[in-house]
Amino acid sequence: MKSDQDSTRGSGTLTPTLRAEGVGSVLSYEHLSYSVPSASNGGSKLLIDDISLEVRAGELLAIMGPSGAGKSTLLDLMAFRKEALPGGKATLNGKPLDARSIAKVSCFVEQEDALLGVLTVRESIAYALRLHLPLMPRKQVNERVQRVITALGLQSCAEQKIGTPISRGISGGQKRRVTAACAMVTFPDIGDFIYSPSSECQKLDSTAAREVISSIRTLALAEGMIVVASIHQPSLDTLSQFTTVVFLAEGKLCYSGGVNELDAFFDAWKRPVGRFINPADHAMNFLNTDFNASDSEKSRSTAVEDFREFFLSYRTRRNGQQSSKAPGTLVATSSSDVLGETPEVVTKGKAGPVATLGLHTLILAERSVKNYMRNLLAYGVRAGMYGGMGFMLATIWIRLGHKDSIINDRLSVHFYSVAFLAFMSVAGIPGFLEERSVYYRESKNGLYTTLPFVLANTLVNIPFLFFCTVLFTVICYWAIGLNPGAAAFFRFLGFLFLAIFAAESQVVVVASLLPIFVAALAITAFLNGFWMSVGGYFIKARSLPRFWYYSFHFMDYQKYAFELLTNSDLRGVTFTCNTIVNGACACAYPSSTPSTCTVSGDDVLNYLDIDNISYGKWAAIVVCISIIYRIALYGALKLRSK
Ligand SMILES: Nc1ncnc2c1ncn2[C@@H]1O[C@H](COP(=O)(O)OP(=O)(O)OP(=O)(O)O)[C@@H](O)[C@H]1O
Repeated sequence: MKSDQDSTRGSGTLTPTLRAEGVGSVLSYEHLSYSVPSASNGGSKLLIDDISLEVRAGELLAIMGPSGAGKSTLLDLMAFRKEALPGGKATLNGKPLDARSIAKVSCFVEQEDALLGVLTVRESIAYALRLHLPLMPRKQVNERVQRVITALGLQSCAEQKIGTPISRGISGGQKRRVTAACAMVTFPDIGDFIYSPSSECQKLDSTAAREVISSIRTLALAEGMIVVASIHQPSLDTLSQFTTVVFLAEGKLCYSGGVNELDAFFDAWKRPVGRFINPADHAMNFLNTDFNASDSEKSRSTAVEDFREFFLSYRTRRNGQQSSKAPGTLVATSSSDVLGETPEVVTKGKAGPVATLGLHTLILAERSVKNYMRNLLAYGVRAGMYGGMGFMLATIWIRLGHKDSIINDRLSVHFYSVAFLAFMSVAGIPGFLEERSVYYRESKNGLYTTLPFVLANTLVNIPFLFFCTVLFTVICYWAIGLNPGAAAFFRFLGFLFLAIFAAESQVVVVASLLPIFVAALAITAFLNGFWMSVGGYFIKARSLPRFWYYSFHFMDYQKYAFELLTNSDLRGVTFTCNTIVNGACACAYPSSTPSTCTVSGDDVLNYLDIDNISYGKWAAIVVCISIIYRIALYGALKLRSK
């Protein structure tokens, strides 16, 4: 829990209920149960069965148990990431807690390492701190980041990149420590720290695991924090860093008490821990029934039941003996003492809500720009692809000229530019999915909300996509011989950019809802194919079946973009028609000037029913579609975070 000094320092970050809490706080959970619908019996399956726990400031609690015992589920319930069945309650010093209040005083380290591969270890941690305290002076940021790097033994890889599919970065264990560091660096403003190394502890060698837990323990004791960790197979050294331990089996509580009381517990049960045996391993021998020789589920459950029954009677006896002891004997210093910062410095790191939104947006945008610039695979290849497509058009549709026979080729340039460039927005999915996973880790830990993430993504998308559009247009526009006026060139650039931006906005919505690359790719490809079909190019709009015409045709950003490009290119242009032998003139499109044997671009637009468009209105519609997609992105991210 936060020290008193912390509470005053972190103004605006704690709810009034929690502000007054301080050293010696008690976090208590009563009757936590959780069930999921069961397909086998049509009822429900109890994953956590009536668990009550109490953790005090300065304690490190290890949750242990065999695989599938319910450790992660319990941790999720404690952090309000899952909703307990009615009857369960959580309190902090007797005052009820809810999802909002716990989020403000806690931090959760996910099982997955969601990090941006192109950032260095130091940058990753620094961004976490800057997002937490956006106004903190750079010098203080650097100093605190350095302390956390040292505390977690990351000095040797501090300047190394996390790693991408094409460049190997730090090891799995180091990644785990960076994830912990990103949470630890925000400690001085955080009360509880819920840490979930779970299986990842296996990624750390035993020395590193002990060091990580030990550095967390130092901070926890100094700041009166509570640390709860789900952990597998700790070494004796690592286990001894914890103050308390909980053993679960089949969703039930089988032991809760001090780590140093384990020996006494097993002695009392007449199953003493042997010499050189880790008490955690000893407990698991009774609780892990997966590999018991007996096939009978009943006899396996009996082993767990015996353990549990003895613990319940042991606890009753123990509680009776300890009832006279005063709780909360730990003394905590303030975090500022530990990290060498004055309370003012940290207060200054906080900003008002509007300023925070602006600062978060800027910091996230800055990080994204770094990601774009360094991530050659995700963004360099993508920009190169737009350039390559420009080159392809320039060399295949080269110098189309002004004969009526090439009018269709010219129309296809506009269709292809919009449809194919929009289609290739699927290449943005991997990069977005990486940023999305970092967003979830950070936003769940309260570093920022969804809005700045959406705004930053939008802000950074705009220049990147504009650059791609310029690259494509500059390479192919003049080589094809499109409308030579400067105004027409800039309109082509602008309208094509709007289409690509709308396509990108659509992609990020799909990838937010379906964060699996192959699935998002398939759905986006389908959508783009669908928009191509109802856009009015393959089948003229007036010939479309009425349902498609009156519904999706008018929602299709590709339709508006195609009509904009075509109008901008053909208006005012004249094409010469082929003459036939007897002197009569025949044009590919109905001509309003047969006497001169020409057909104007306006005649073509008129024939296609796309001559009455307003540049301003059509462009505004594409912008509106993009805005709707961006709002949907916000909604999709919020929806998925539930
Ligand atoms: N949504 C769900 N539907 C059905 N069963 C579930 C669901 N979530 C979890 N379970 C089951 O609940 C049990 C507890 O899962 P949980 O992930 O909490 O276990 P754990 O102790 O963390 O396991 P591990 O150590 O292997 O990660 C497991 O048997 C799991 O299969």
